[in-house]
Amino acid sequence: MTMDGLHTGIKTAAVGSDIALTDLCYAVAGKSILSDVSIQTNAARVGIVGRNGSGKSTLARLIAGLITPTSGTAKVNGKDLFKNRKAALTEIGILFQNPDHQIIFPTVEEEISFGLRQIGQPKEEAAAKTQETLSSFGKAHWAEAYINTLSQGQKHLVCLMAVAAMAPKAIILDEPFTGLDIPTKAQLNRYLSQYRGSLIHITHDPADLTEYDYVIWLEQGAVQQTGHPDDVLPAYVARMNELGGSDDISDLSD
Ligand SMILES: Nc1ncnc2c1ncn2[C@@H]1O[C@H](COP(=O)(O)OP(=O)(O)OP(=O)(O)O)[C@@H](O)[C@H]1O
Repeated sequence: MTMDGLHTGIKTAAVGSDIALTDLCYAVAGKSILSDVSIQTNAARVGIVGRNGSGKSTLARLIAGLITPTSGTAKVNGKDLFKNRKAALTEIGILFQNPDHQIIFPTVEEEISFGLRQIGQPKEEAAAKTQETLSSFGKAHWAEAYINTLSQGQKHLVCLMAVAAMAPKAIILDEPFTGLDIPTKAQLNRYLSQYRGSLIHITHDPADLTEYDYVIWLEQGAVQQTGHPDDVLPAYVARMNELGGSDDISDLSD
């Protein structure tokens, strides 16, 4: 067992964060991007599905407190993370689609240590925690590796280790597996499935969410359906297949 919320082998029950979104609206320059989103869940595994541009990333950024709603409220474990950035660091970590947009340091150990320094760990403690995290993933030999020598899948794992080291109560995954080959995706999924905090996973692939507890389906900035994957995913897939037979890709927005 390790201290960073991930452990090898046996799965234990994950603890969900309490996510409370009330009448959430978000607009940019008068254009509505999300409207009247109200969701309450403490599920440990939350999926978010929806078409391109339906507002999934915006919803994730609102939950993480990276942006603030135009109206309504977004709270995680009772906290407004936009107003409380210090709490946000320990409440939620994010893995983005492109690790190159996330990684800032040249080596693996520097990248992992940085997040730990951000949450206030002294240099030596952060260095020790970095080594411990690398070892818990079986990657102690990666410490001094230069990020620019790593594959895309390996860079994703660096981001995951950096987030896991900080042991946030929840991790938001914003389509982190796009462009990865099947074994790499399966290996990253295996690490993630062992995370003992919440996962909030944005994906276009319903197969990613079959083991999840709760799914949010967004359509044009509004909630289309929420609930158990067994109920939401078949309806979502049926609708996506229906739309696949149409030609709305031709439509241009105003
Ligand atoms: N800061 C912004 N300024 C202008 N438009 C924005 C801004 N942020 C988001 N949008 C628009 O809001 C809509 C929803 O974007 P968002 O990235 O949340 O969708 P998404 O469901 O994550 O899409 P995708 O699956 O393609 O990643 C899009 O039309 C996007 O162009």
